[in-house]
Amino acid sequence: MRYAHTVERVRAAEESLMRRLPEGALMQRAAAGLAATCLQLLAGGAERGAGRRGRGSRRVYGSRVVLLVGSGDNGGDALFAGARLAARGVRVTAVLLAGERTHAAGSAALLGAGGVLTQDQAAGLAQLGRADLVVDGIVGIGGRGGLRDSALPYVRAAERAGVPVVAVDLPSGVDADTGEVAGAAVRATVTVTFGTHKPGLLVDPGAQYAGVVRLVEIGIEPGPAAVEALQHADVAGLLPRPTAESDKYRRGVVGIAAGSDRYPGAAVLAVSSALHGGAGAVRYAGPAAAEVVRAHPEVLVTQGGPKAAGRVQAWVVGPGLSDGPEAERTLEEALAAGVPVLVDADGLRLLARRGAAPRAELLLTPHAGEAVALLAGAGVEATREQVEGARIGYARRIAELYGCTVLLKGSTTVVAGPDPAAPVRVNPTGTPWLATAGSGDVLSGLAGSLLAAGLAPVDAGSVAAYLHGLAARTVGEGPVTAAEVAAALPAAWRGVTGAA
Ligand SMILES: NC(=O)C1=CN([C@@H]2O[C@H](COP(=O)(O)OP(=O)(O)OC[C@H]3O[C@@H](n4cnc5c(N)ncnc54)[C@H](OP(=O)(O)O)[C@@H]3O)[C@@H](O)[C@H]2O)[C@@H](O)CC1
Ligand SMILES: Nc1ncnc2c1ncn2[C@@H]1O[C@H](COP(=O)(O)OP(=O)(O)O)[C@@H](O)[C@H]1O
Ligand SMILES: [K+]
Repeated sequence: MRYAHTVERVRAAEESLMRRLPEGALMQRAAAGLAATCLQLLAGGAERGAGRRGRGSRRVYGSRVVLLVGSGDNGGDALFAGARLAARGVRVTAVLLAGERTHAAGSAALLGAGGVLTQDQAAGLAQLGRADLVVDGIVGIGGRGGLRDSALPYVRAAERAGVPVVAVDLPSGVDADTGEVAGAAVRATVTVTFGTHKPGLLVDPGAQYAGVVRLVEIGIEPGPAAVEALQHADVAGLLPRPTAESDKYRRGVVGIAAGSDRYPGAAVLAVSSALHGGAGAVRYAGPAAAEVVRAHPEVLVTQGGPKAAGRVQAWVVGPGLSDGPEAERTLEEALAAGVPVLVDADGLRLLARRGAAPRAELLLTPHAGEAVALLAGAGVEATREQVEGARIGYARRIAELYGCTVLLKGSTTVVAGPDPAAPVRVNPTGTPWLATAGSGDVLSGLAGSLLAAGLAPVDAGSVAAYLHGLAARTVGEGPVTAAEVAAALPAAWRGVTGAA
């Protein structure tokens, strides 16, 4: 598991550790890690530079690095790292954005190592035009709001230079706790973050600005995480594995109530993905029964609603369900079954119309537009853009309002459970190629299968999102169809369990 902690926790852990260490020790640890990444990039990147010391050293010596330095310790880190680079023969110029308020010891260290400080805008911009690498030490976890106007000309010049940008702790302008970007932010090639990940580095839009994130351990122990991201080993540990005693019922039977005369395809996709998602059997209830059996003869079908379908361990209700009394009845019957229920797509709009009532057994899987409808159903106004800009907060909010688990889809999928003290899971495997019609139906079928196999809603949702992203990548870097993603799920599954 990868963990991310709030600024509040990082600060508390830093204070507690600093009391036990000599002054400046933590900053030196941070600066050493930061300088190591800069040297690696100057030497030709992690892959190309490794093992070719001679050539790498020549590229480092005499190369030009510009530090963008703000008023706080984030700038201090940049200055101390700059001093380390200067000691290796790098020509380092620090552009001071905050004049006299710059970290004094850091400035002295850089000057002592042969670096240059400037407060002159024209000189700073000229240096950026010649730089081989730029370090963003404008602001770190002390930042509030987006980048200030005074920093913009430098950030734009760094972008124009087209050289690697290394963000110190997090890209300036990204909110550390939420990933929100109010206005402009630095676009980093690599972010070197200290002590723990920050939530804003793992969730869009912030994650899009962070580039590759490297964690430098500095010894802090920040306690409970605010955000966590599954890795292969975690997923392998959560995936159900049949044993000698298993039969199809014990492995879990998932019911799919999806599709309509208008949208039979959603039913076929959700069923296909449920079949590939590890359930012992799949039951289908709805008007697309004929299409479903034609595509998947192993499915038990009924033309009626969930009540007519027989026993299942979890229901998936909503994809392609359409609107109207029949759809409403379908949702009612699934909710009345007394088993975990995943509600998606049209089911979410129907649920929102009923208003929010706490139901711990629900897993809701909205995209931003459906999230807006759910919020409205609970009397909260928000726009799609607001939801997309502050994904963690809105997923938590809906989970709290509906007293259940919420998987908010999109560029970063996040899963929040009903317990506000528990960490939110963010999915690290997503790919924008998944933004294709029907891909959400595939996610629902898979998550439903996992629910039926007995996974808790937060695990079912986050494991499904993980495999869904991997499956799309397994198909290849390029366009994928939803049906291809469903078909690639077993390969993604094997990739995870085989690697663990
Ligand atoms: N915690 C740890 O374990 C360790 C932390 N370390 C490092 O310390 C960093 C945190 O340092 P920090 O506390 O000095 O805050 P920091 O981010 O430099 O900003 C401070 C000043 O910026 C200003 N400012 C605010 N918003 C702004 C904006 N949008 N745009 C521009 N300026 C803005 C604001 O001043 P203002 O101008 O508002 O008076 C504020 O006072 C952390 O990220 C890490 O790099 C490591 O050294 C080792 C271990
Ligand atoms: N930009 C993106 N990056 C990564 N994944 C995305 C992106 N946009 C959408 N997705 C994923 O694609 C799927 C789309 O689901 P959904 O919006 O329900 O589409 P549909 O209704 O067509 O099935 C979700 O899993 C979502 O997380
Ligand atoms: K920064």
